[in-house]
Amino acid sequence: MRSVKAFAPATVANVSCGFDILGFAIDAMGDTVELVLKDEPGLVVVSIDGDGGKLPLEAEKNTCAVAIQAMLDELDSKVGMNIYLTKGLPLGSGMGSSAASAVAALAAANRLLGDPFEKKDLLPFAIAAEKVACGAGHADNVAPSLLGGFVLVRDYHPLDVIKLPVPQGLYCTLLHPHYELKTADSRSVLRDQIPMKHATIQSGNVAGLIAGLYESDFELISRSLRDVIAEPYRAVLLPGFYEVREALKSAGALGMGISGSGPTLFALSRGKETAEAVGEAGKKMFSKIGLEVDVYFSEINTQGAYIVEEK
Ligand SMILES: Nc1ncnc2c1ncn2[C@@H]1O[C@H](COP(=O)(O)OP(=O)(O)OP(=O)(O)O)[C@@H](O)[C@H]1O
Ligand SMILES: N[C@@H](CCO)C(=O)O
Repeated sequence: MRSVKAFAPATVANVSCGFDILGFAIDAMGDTVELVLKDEPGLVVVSIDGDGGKLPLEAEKNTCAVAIQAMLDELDSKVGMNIYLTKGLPLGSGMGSSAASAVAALAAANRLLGDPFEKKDLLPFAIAAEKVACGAGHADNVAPSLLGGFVLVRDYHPLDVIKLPVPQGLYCTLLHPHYELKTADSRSVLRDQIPMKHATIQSGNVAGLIAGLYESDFELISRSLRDVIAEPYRAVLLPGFYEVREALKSAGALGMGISGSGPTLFALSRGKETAEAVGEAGKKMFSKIGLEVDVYFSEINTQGAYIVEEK
């Protein structure tokens, strides 16, 4: 039977000031999905590796199957597929785990069906899957996982997604403390209303960050990595957040923030050496407050999802 295997990278959503509208992909890790065509209709999640048995095999709850089903519905197709998922990133970590599964599944399904969609047109199906996993159909993980690089989600209705430039020499450090924080829980602490002065500060920083990416202006990127909308409320869920922030900045990070909805923290640095020093400093500070962390370094992944193998 014909089969296709695809990979989709982990992602850092929000990038501090871009709550629900900015994200970038990282090279360090991601999910792999293999799809095998079936003779009869229906999507079956046959196996999931690397999740410690935590993820649902039911098609209506697994983001791989939910995303593919949305695509099949759009095509009015009854094609059946067996799904084999390999998780390459921790769950509930803030690195876009559910998004990577959905995007890898869509990339594989699209190829299996003869590429009926352009890559960008797969996004609505991935968003439908995020709604099931996180309770909100945000695109700031799925868009960079699919397209690679920094991505701006300018609008959701209709979807308007813009790929941004990646300055040479920009590195990401990720600090993943060993506990899980569900996206839905991390969204529940946010406010519905924000003061006008915060809206102004946040708009300035988003605009500054985007200008900094276009101009490869690291100082401007640094000044713009500041979030006054989500971070102050979410920081209370993250032990040691402010101490770690100081440590990362002292070690030379351009800026830092919560990766997606946490608990992973990200920092952006100019150059690999600084990114490594930032990782060391963060690890030390986390250890002082009694938390173990995994540290990852990565350039910004500019490729996004890709086909690994087809038979
Ligand atoms: N293939 C999957 N199918 C269904 N649920 C999944 C799948 N992969 C991950 N999840 C779950 O989705 C939920 C939402 O979180 P996810 O893991 O994407 O958030 P995250 O990795 O913390 O990233 P972020 O905060 O950047 O969204 C978690 O409870 C996780 O266990
Ligand atoms: N923008 C989303 C990303 C979650 O991955 C949030 O911050 O809730």
